[in-house]
Amino acid sequence: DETSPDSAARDDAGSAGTSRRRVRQSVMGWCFKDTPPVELAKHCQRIGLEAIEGIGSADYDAVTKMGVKISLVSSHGFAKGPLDPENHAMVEAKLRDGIDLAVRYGAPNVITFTGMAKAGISDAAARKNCLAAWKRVIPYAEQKGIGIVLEHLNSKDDSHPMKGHPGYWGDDLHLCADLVQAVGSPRFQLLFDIYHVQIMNGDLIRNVNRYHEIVGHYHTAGNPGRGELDDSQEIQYPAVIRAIMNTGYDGYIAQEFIPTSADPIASLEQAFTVCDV
Ligand SMILES: O=C(O)C(=O)CO
Repeated sequence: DETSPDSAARDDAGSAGTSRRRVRQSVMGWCFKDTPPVELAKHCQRIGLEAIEGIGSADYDAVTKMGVKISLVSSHGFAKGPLDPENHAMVEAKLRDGIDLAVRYGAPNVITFTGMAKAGISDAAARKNCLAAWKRVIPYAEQKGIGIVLEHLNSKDDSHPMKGHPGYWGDDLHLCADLVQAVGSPRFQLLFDIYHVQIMNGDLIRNVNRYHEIVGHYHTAGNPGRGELDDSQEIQYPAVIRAIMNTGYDGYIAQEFIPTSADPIASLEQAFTVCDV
């Protein structure tokens, strides 16, 4: 309800920076790598995106001082994950460091991944290893009031290093949801990347409705190709975003497409408008 006292209060609360809108949008910095983070943050303010993510922590001060928020803190990356005990010390240290950064900059979540499947580690062992590492970090996340979100990725698109991740173990939405449920903490949730889910599981709105209670963050991109959210790609974003909002979701939806146009910022603005339902 756009006219509720709550939404009016939210609009007022944004006067120091980007005003808070019904759909709280963010942008992934790596997709706009030719635009320095501070410049990207200025575009966020002008367009109406509340937050930014996927930038180096060295830029967090400058960006947050402008009033643009950090929606998600990076950690260990998707290749080396907790499914392999050899990575546990690194993964747990990076998640703890990410939690500290999230506290310092007021970010709600830190990202995690399963890692790439590895010869000699069965599915059962991968599951057990992931859960062991995450369960050791979760008490710290709970104590600090920060969420950890597990990203599901597609393993099908092998055309480009960032359009798909062949070999990624957590490539099934239902498997990742099971992992989240097995960790069993409100501070451990799913990162529902609409693009990756469309490729691996599809049925987007049904899956949003099925899993919304355990989703802590959403990502976007056009499919196929991870490009703009324009009408040459197959996902009907306004309907999907409306379905997400109808679940009562109050977190961030981050634009994570790889711009193909000559004007990436115009592409960001177009994606923002499509999702600003
Ligand atoms: O491909 C993605 O969505 C990733 O976030 C990998 O970092």
